[in-house]
Amino acid sequence: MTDASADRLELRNVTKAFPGVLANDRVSFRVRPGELHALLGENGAGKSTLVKMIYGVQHPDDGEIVVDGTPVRIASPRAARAMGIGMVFQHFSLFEPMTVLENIALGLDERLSASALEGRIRAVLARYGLSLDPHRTVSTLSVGERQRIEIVRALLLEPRLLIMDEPTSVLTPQEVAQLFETLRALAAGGCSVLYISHKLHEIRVLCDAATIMRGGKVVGTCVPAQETPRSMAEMMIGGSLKDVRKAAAKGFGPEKLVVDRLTLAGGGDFDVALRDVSFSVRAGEILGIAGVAGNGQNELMLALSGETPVANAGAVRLDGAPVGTLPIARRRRRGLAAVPEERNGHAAVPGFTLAENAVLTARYRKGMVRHGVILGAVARGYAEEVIARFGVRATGPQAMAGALSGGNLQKFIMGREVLQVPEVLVVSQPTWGVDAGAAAAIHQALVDLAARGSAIVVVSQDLDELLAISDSLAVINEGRLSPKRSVGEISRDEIGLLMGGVHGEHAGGENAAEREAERA
Ligand SMILES: Nc1ncnc2c1ncn2[C@@H]1O[C@H](COP(=O)(O)OP(=O)(O)OP(=O)(O)O)[C@@H](O)[C@H]1O
Repeated sequence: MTDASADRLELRNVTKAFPGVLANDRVSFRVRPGELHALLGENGAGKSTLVKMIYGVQHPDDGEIVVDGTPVRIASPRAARAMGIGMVFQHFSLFEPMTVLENIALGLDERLSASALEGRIRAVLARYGLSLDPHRTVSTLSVGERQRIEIVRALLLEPRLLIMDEPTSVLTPQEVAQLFETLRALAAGGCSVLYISHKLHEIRVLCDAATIMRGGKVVGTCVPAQETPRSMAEMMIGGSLKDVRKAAAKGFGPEKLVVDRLTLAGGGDFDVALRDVSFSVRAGEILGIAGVAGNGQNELMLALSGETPVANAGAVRLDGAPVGTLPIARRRRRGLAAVPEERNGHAAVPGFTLAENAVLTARYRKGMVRHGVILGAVARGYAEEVIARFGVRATGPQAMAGALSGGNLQKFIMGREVLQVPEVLVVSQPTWGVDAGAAAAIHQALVDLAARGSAIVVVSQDLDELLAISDSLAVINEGRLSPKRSVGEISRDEIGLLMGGVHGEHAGGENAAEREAERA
């Protein structure tokens, strides 16, 4: 029996410990039916652990979870779904070669014929105004469409509580708007949403209520509409948020990184190739590359880092030397460090310790190898330094990367590269999943690194981030890069137009002049 007047969810003193960490310490709060409820907190505050217990992935050591007025034991995700609790994870579990329909069928608890399932999927899509073709193969879909599969999978259960863990970090602004419409429609129908995000401006417009956690405890609640992103960030960190300090205007040094007419053919039907991308970054300069995800950023990152070397060596030049055909390790030895967007498997190996992850990219610059042998003590020492200087919450250099909270792993990866003081640093989404306090610290570290003479390229979807730290900006759209402009000279509106692919007179700049010259 459900009690109609009850809260949809109530947590009573829920506690959960991992070796060496009290991840949730007597957590109590309530979520009303139809409420969009944000769970806020610094990296490692215990948010993911808490929602994993509500979804039956983990189990409390102590305390009570009450659903619709009834205390429950949630043995497994299947049991959670049977109680009307759905969850959309940050990382999708989809099989790329299979269709949308096949993927949804795999995750379903009940047996349904393909046609019955398709009918149910189409009904959900129509009800929430979502577009998704059940017969498309997953490998051809954008990130936003993939997330929609997970959402549809959860909605088919007609959930009464939907949990979302950082759902917008990989979405384009249009996809975010679409997601919010879906969530509002769900809430209007009585479904409660428990929403984890570090994007505080989004929380402000979406959520009715928020619970704030720090160090595993609930430290406050608020009504997001009555707060500012800054005030919420300050509640989370329990102190004041630091602004990025930039040194007084400085001249830049010589060109460190030059990309010269880099053109890449697209791999598949939907891959965006790079078309004639040219730019340069000088010592001391931070170049921000803005753009809606999926416009060639990944291809550019792979070509710059060396993860996919290019055919023309001269298309990427480091301190004047052609490096386009060199693989990652050889570019690193010449001083080019890169942080790819994908943490797991690309930037870090979850099953390795932090010390081992330090060896992966820092072994030469930090002297961790002698006569072909890895010096374990040096690696541990460096991992310890990264942990201390970047405020990584971890039990030590022997902690497994996979045991860190998402934001703490990101802090470790950024610290590992920045503290090597590379000649050139290329990073994608430097504050992905990182809380506001840590994001400010990462921004400051990048600005300080540039002040020491490194050349930095930052690829990000977050325009505020780029405007806060960059000296110059360029916009990538459909594989083309706009001419680079000084940050003081370009308006948000212009950037927005360039992101949408509008290349007017204004946006022409040097490249337009060059194209004219070529034509002549
Ligand atoms: N499987 C695990 N083994 C050991 N420690 C863990 C495990 N999962 C989480 N922890 C620890 O529990 C604490 C809380 O982590 P949790 O992932 O819940 O934080 P979070 O608030 O979701 O952080 P983020 O915003 O970075 O995702 C962290 O100190 C983390 O290292």
